[in-house]
Amino acid sequence: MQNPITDAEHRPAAERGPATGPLVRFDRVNKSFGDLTVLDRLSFDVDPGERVTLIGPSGSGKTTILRLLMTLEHVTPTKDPAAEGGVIWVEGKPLSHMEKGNRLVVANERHLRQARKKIGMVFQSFNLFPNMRVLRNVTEAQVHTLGRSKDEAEAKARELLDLVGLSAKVDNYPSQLSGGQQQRVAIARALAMDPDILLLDEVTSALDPELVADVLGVLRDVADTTSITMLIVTHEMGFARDVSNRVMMFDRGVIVEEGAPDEIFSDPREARTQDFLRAVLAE
Ligand SMILES: Nc1ncnc2c1ncn2[C@@H]1O[C@H](COP(=O)(O)OP(=O)(O)OP(=O)(O)O)[C@@H](O)[C@H]1O
Repeated sequence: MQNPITDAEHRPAAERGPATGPLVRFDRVNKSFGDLTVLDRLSFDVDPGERVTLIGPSGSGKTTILRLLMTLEHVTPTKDPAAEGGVIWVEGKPLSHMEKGNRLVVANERHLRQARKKIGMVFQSFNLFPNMRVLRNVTEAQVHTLGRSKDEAEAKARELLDLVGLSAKVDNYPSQLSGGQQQRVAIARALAMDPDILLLDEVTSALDPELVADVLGVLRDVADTTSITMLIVTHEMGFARDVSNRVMMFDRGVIVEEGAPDEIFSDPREARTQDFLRAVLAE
């Protein structure tokens, strides 16, 4: 495997990156909003097929990590012109690079579109198109973004709506569905794009408690029956324990500790993790 960090010395940033290797690499990434430092030289890799859960107190930067991957946000250049890194890689390609004089250059729109196509995201708020029936909510982006035929997109949508238990609702509008059903449509919509990576951001936190289990059940099925890579932000620790193979505990934009779910949930080493888990479990 090429080493993107040492390669950085020798080749233009846009050409750097491992040909094979991690699906996602955060290499010493900074993110600030004004004076607020949200991510502080953050580095981690996610390999293909991994299920990684991000936990940590409110404001620790978890959603920001997902939004950076979706290119809804961009990294913040470091103030030190000699500092290296500060780059997010998706499948070995950087989403941005630094030019001399500390100027951040975001990858061109075609490249970002390619990167976004590899990633599906399900949000806390379901974000369905209210004026489209369920079936069309799941076919629309397949046709417009992936260029699939209407028939092909519909076949895929029906298959996925069946998987999430909503075959009977294809002709309904989102407003005619419960929150849990809407979220299951959103999951089907994300999967319809055949993403390599699925980002889940507190997908059950807007739901009434009795609807949470259905949505988590669907996601458990997805985890069991596919090899899709997942980055999960959740307060549902039972779900995190069952589904993920790595848990990263964040606080103030750095990883406090990480490990297998059993290690982190049963035997956390760091006081900040212990305090966080105690608080979440008491909720
Ligand atoms: N667009 C923005 N402008 C200004 N500040 C922002 C913006 N987005 C996020 N922040 C701030 O960045 C910090 C990290 O936010 P983020 O949503 O990543 O945290 P989080 O760990 O996901 O928290 P939570 O568990 O509450 O969702 C917070 O203090 C938040 O207020």
